[in-house]
Amino acid sequence: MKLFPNTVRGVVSAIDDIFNNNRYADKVIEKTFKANLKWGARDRAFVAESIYEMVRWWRLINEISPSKDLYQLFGTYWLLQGNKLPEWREFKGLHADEINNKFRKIQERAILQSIPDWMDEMGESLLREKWDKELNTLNQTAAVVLRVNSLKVTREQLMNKFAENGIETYAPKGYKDALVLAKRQNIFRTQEFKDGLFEVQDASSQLVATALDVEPGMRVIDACAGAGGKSLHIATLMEDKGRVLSMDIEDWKLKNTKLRARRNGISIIETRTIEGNKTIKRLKESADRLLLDVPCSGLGVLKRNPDTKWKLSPESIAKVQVIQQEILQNYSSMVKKGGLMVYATCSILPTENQDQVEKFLASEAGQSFELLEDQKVLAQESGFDGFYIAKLKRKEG
Ligand SMILES: C[S@@+](CC[C@H](N)C(=O)[O-])C[C@H]1O[C@@H](n2cnc3c(N)ncnc32)[C@H](O)[C@@H]1O
Repeated sequence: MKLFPNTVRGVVSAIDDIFNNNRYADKVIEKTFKANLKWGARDRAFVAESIYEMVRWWRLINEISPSKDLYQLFGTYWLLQGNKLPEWREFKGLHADEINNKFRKIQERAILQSIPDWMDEMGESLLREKWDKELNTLNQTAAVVLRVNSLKVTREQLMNKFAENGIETYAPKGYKDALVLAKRQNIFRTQEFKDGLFEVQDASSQLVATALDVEPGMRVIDACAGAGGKSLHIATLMEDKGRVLSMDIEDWKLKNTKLRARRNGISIIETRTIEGNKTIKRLKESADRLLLDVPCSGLGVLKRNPDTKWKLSPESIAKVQVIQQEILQNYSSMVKKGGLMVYATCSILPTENQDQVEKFLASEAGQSFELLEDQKVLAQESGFDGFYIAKLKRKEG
């Protein structure tokens, strides 16, 4: 593949922004595209993929590159992918055989898999024999998965519409409404997206709303709704009948939920910003179903967000665990007696998952709950993101 100076410059300055200004990769990519409106689909694909892959392999690339110059780091990445470099002054001193020799000599897993040492140690101690393969899987590129909006279209109809426009998809087994793109491409520009026929949502994430066992007419609370991915799915499963209350502490995220609901043809979603415990107390025993899709480390979705590797720390994980338990303790009061509560994370760490549920069940607030079942979804087993989903019932008495 031929390299072009303007797109390589785009990649290099984005990497600078991500690592030196501590920005999120997806936001930087968005900004880079806006600043380069003349780029075609292939240019954009090259830039986005190179940025994500350089972020994913950042530690490994830095270990092998002869210098910390950003062009040299790009060149090292490019050679490691098995490509050839053009004779540009910026790539002087980079030779494929030397780079590959250095790569072959590396033995340490944390460097080879390009993660911080503390993360490798934590993963090994918590996931034991499953860690090695999980880490390997989490370093692969994520598939683009869609959730078909069954309020507007069937999976087969959407597949056919896409096929007519040359977009090939397949339906993964075991996920009723999921479609996977055969080739990564920007589908946000399609008419089907504008018409609200689908949302982009990983297949594992689609298991969360399903676990709530909702029915039309119910009152459901999604207490950490964010931009509403799961709320939309819940409302769809309820056939847009009943009520979904989408809450979050971040008002701006809920605004996004409203926009998406409109596009999806959903009318039953109401949003409410959480302003301390009084918001929660007012909703005591009001929900047939409660979703706690809590903030987490995001270690199950490293494929999608490789920059998480460099933004997390043991301290930030410990902090988020405190919030998770607080949410369980305080928010569980919103479920009616006999109702269901789902606790979910996009993490693979037991400390954020089953340990939190156990701790809750052993506490006073947890006495009125029982665990019905939980799913520990590992990326290596599912082929999609890593997730945890626990289904709890509030006892009748
Ligand atoms: C995993 S994300 C939710 C993703 C969302 N459910 C979706 O499907 O798109 C967790 C959310 O919890 C919110 N959050 C953090 N602390 C919270 C708290 N104490 N109460 C409620 N929401 C909180 C964050 O703002 C974030 O939007």
